[in-house]
Amino acid sequence: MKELQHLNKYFLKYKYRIILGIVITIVARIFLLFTPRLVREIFTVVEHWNNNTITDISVFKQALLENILLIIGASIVAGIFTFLMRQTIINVSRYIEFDLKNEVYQKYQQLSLNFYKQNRTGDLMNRITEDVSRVRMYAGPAIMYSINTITLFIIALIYMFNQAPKLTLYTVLPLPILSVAIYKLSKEIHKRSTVVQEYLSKLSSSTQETFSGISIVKAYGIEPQTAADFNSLSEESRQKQLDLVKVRSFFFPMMILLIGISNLMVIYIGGKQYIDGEIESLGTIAEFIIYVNMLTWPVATVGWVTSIVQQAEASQKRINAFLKLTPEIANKTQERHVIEGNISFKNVSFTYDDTNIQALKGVSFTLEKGKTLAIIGKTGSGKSTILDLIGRLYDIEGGELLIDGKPIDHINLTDLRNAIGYVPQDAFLFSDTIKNNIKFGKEDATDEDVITAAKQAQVHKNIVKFNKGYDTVLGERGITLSGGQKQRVSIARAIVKDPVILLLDDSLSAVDTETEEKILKHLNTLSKNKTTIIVSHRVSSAKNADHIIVLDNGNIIQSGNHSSLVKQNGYYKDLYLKQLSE
Ligand SMILES: Nc1ncnc2c1ncn2[C@@H]1O[C@H](COP(=O)(O)OP(=O)(O)OP(=O)(O)O)[C@@H](O)[C@H]1O
Repeated sequence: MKELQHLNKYFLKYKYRIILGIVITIVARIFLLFTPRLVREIFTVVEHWNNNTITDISVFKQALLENILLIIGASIVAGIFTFLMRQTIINVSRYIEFDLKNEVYQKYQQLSLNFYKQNRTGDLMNRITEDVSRVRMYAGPAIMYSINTITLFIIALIYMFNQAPKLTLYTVLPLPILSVAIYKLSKEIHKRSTVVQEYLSKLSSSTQETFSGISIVKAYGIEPQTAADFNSLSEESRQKQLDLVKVRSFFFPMMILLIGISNLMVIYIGGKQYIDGEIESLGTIAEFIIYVNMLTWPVATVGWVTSIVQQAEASQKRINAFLKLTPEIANKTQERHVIEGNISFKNVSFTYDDTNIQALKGVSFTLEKGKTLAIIGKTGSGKSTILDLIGRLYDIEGGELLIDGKPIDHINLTDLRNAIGYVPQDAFLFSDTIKNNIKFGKEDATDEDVITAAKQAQVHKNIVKFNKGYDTVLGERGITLSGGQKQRVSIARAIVKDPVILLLDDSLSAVDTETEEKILKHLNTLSKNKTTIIVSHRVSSAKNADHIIVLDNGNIIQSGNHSSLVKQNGYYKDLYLKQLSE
């Protein structure tokens, strides 16, 4: 229960609803427990009629009618309160589920990229869905059934002991056996359903992957192979489902068996006691049979609840493991900063933790606000890493990275990120309209702003050709757009933000040189007062930059501007001549 203490703050938050729920549960049980006693009353009235203690038929009828009406009344009240019981306690569990999901989600958002590399997406999804659902079962049903069982048991036992103590002992004897049996069964069911869940997620992730890569699957004609893989996986999944169904099928027969045994004991022991004159009325036997049936389900839930609590504890442990993590990239200052856009790298080095690859080895350059830097270099030379460090997606390992003369980690992280417009290498678009994808850069952008940005990114003409124009909904990862269109929508998203620092990571690679030229021309005007960094493999993207650096294996091997670099022998000149001839 140590891990579940995390939920105490939520219980405190909803304490009034919970207290109300407990009171309602108790009231519901009290009314429910009127029935057995009223049934006994009816039996007694009938017995009195039989042995002529009551002789007047109207008195007899009156007594029967009163008891029947009381049973109906008590059942209606119990029903209403049972409805309210679920409406309060189960609702609280839904509120807690909602809060916990948000808490985990907020945490995910704070954690750095390294965290995402170390944990599989499926695992992250599972903790926020499956695990939170299991914890909800503890926060709602487990608590509700526990209060239910305790109330019902205490009140019923008091009534039963008052009525027939010996019979009570015999009646409740099989109940703990039922509880233990249900506990064991619930554990087995849980074990098997976890396996079923694993298979279901394997099935869905494999299907998802196949459909995402459907063009490759079709192009290589490997449909039979993927179908066979799917078939064998679903075959295994089916077997696991059947294993689960088998244990589940035991649940109700076992309940019925144990209820039957308890009923028989009541009838046998109660009957003997009646014959021996130890109990006065047959009504007591009828009353006890109703008690047994009423108590069986709550007793069974003791086992079930125990297993729910154990599962919730395990799930909360997994959730807590993430909640306890401190983000590697922390905002160290609450002081607000107006970023001007001066960037300075002084002997910066950086190694990726997971691969141990040293991506930057003492890189130094200075970029004044409003100026443009182009970074050229072979693939894997560290170009994107420089941009990631400016966005503080990672912290540098050695040297100094200064923004407006201040170490980057002394700058308010929100202000830094708000000042940056980043166009990544792999243009990621959300499954939303084109307009919203562009507005993502600036929530309060007007339609006009969106159109202007799209025009500057040379994608407006393409967008208006779609039937729904800017309201065209993009599929998963924007599949309805071509690579170049996606890149340009992504550029429009950065333009609309009107950032102080604009970072373009090879974001013109999929557009033709003519369109590239147009976009760069617009960017030139737009970036007059913006600090711009353009990462590219093309000299055409770099040639107008104020400063150009050439990276190789994490080192700057050349720097200058276009005219000085084409005069030097080296990578830049070779690339220039090669691309010129192309
Ligand atoms: N997230 C990462 N985790 C681990 N290693 C990484 C990661 N990103 C890049 N690397 C490694 O760091 C080195 C530099 O990568 P980087 O992406 O900065 O190169 P790049 O010059 O931008 O390459 P490209 O032109 O192909 O985009 C490469 O060897 C790469 O394998």
